[in-house]
Amino acid sequence: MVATPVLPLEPATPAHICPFDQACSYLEAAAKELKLDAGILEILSHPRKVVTVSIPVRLDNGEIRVFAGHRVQHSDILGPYKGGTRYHPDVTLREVSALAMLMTWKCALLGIPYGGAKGGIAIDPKQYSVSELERITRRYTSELIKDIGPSVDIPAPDVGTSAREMAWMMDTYSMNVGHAVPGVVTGKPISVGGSRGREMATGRGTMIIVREALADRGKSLAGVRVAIQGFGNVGMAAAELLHEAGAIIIAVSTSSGGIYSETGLDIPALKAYTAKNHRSVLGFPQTVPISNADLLTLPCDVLIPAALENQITQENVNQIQAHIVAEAANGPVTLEANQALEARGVVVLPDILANAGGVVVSYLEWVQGLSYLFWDEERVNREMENLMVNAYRQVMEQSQKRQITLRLAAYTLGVGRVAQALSDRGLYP
Ligand SMILES: NC(=O)C1=CN([C@@H]2O[C@H](COP(=O)(O)OP(=O)(O)OC[C@H]3O[C@@H](n4cnc5c(N)ncnc54)[C@H](O)[C@@H]3O)[C@@H](O)[C@H]2O)C=CC1
Ligand SMILES: O=C(O)CCC(=O)C(=O)O
Repeated sequence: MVATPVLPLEPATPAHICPFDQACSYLEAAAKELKLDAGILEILSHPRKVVTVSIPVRLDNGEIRVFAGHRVQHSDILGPYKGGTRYHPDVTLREVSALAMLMTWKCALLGIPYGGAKGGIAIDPKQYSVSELERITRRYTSELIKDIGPSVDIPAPDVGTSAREMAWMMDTYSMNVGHAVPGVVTGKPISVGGSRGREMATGRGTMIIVREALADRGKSLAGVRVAIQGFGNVGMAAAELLHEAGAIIIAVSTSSGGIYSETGLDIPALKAYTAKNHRSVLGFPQTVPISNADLLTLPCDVLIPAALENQITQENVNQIQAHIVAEAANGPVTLEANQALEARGVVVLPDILANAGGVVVSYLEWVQGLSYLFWDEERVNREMENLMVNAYRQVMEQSQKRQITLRLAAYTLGVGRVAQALSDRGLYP
């Protein structure tokens, strides 16, 4: 299904797999399974608010450049809008709209009291100095000042951003309103009210979901062979925690290419190496280089795409050899590829479950901030683990009860809860 164009979306090019159209197709499948009222489906197919801003910034060389920034607020039926902020050259309004919709279902599935949003700036952050990035982030935040807030919309990190950008956003928002407002963003540094455990949270959540899926098949993480695409915040944390649990990480990659080791990578040593090597994994001793495309088709037990959308497509799906695909990234498997994997019996652990650890700990950070109480890491991890395992079990039960795929099961749970709340609150007049 393609939603009627209420949104000022740029046209989708036929060659491009449009993430927003894909997100709408998943929503429609869930609505069909749930026999949702057509009016509810129509409401949920559109973001509630779309903000696009110009970000004029003076670069270090004196030149003025204007960047395009977006914030899409899909739904606040269950609570304040919530979702990350992406800095990447391919950011478009369609992509941000799709990611905002995913956030709505993800928060509902996990049972945390948020709606869904996402933001982004079309920029390659690697091309700019730290002070340029700070000016860009501060101007973007100022432009959004009326649209965000601790009970309105709470940004967090995503691709190309981290705790550093969240601290700048928090500071800019606070300067504008005249007092410190730590709750306006999550994923902040601990020094300004961040939570212990947030940095590792998305990767930890992925590890937990993979562990549970293996346990259901009578296996443990020990000795399982894993390939991970993307070695940023999420991929690196997942690699570290899986390695700690005894899994053998045979390959990882970044945008500059990947590395392979038949006997498994020493992840702590690799982490230290990338910190000194401009985040690239290339050249790590006793490994062979591997392309991002080849990494995806390696023989392995678990494949974890942890980079960007549309990595497993109709073109490469028949070469995928993993038995489990855990979507640490948002939307890494296209609609057609997902159908092909499921038809072959490959277990696809869907993004709105497999990468929910990040927003869960964002929620715990927000709760700690609002109550002025800060927990130790063990407590944060324990609370997160409970929410993740609980959601995993609900998805499994739903899948068995309705005889549907894990993705459709996760969607029916998330969409169903939002639809129920929408109808209980009363449909828009
Ligand atoms: N940061 C978070 O807490 C959360 C992130 N996610 C999702 O996880 C994914 C990764 O996000 P982060 O790790 O935060 O981003 P990041 O910016 O920290 O890392 C991204 C990684 O992907 C690599 N990469 C970029 N393009 C690539 C390509 N074409 N092929 C292979 N690798 C490529 C980069 O080099 C980098 O290693 C995204 O889909 C994001 O939406 C989902 C939930 C929460
Ligand atoms: O931590 C958050 O609030 C959002 C994380 C995010 O952007 C995501 O789950 O895709």
